[in-house]
Amino acid sequence: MIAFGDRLGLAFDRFGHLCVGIDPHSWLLAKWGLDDSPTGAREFGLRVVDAAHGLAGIVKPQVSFFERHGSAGFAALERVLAEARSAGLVVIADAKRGDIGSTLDAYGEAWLRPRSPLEADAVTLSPYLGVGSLRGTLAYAAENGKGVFVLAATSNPEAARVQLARLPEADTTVAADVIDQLTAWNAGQEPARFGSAGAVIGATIDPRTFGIDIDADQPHNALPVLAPGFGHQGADVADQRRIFGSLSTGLIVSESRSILEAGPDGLADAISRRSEEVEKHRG
Ligand SMILES: O=c1ccn([C@@H]2O[C@H](COP(=O)(O)O)[C@@H](O)[C@H]2O)c(=O)[nH]1
Repeated sequence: MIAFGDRLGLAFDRFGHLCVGIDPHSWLLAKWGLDDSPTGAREFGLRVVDAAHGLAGIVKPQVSFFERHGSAGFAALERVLAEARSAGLVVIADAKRGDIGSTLDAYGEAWLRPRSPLEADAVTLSPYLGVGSLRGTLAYAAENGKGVFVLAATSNPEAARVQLARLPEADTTVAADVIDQLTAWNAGQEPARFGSAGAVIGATIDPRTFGIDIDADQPHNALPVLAPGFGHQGADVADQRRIFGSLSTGLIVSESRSILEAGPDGLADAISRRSEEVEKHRG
């Protein structure tokens, strides 16, 4: 079994650091000439997978846009996940799950269990019930060659009030504490190029403001960083080094709308241009 962090490293080497979001918003479905239905969402997802194959290494289906269609939406998502994985893409299910540990274990099984109907390569998790509540799922992911991305400093402005809050017992913020706990967890695992526990850090924020260390060396089990906020939300890939510093090593540049609005016919070109742009600015 290949560790998630080594698979991620191979995807970076072959295709670069761009991650194409699969977000079938109703307005995008209309723009693509597809129905706002489970079938429309499935077709949308499959076309993104087809266009990304060979041009990008990572895709991130946004679960909510399938979930809003109910069980048929989940069936559509199952198909998109399966096709993306069999195309060799690293698939991050953006489901943002969080709960008490014993319940979260079931979410872990849903998204990360080999041969589960919703099997992905990684899933996004919320630490709002405490990073400790995620530990069982972190271990389950690592045992199965999977990854997780835990929300630390998200791209939306409303989040700062919670994520910038300071811990009473330590001179650190909630966001930096999440990163520190993930880094410590990765350090205790079998060595791989990247750890199986990654963080979500929005490209629209300044990690230093949150007390996040962007100068630390990233030797092995480096922290993978899923970074939404580029493109439509305003962050510029030209600034990736300045924003993320040494965390750029494991940076996953995630864009959805800015690529998807190219439409089905312009999609492959948009992915290819965006990927070149991302690599040009990695320095
Ligand atoms: O902090 C976060 C965490 C997740 N997201 C998700 O990423 C995409 C962003 O879409 P764009 O169209 O590129 O803005 C979307 O699925 C969000 O739910 C985020 O934006 N910020």
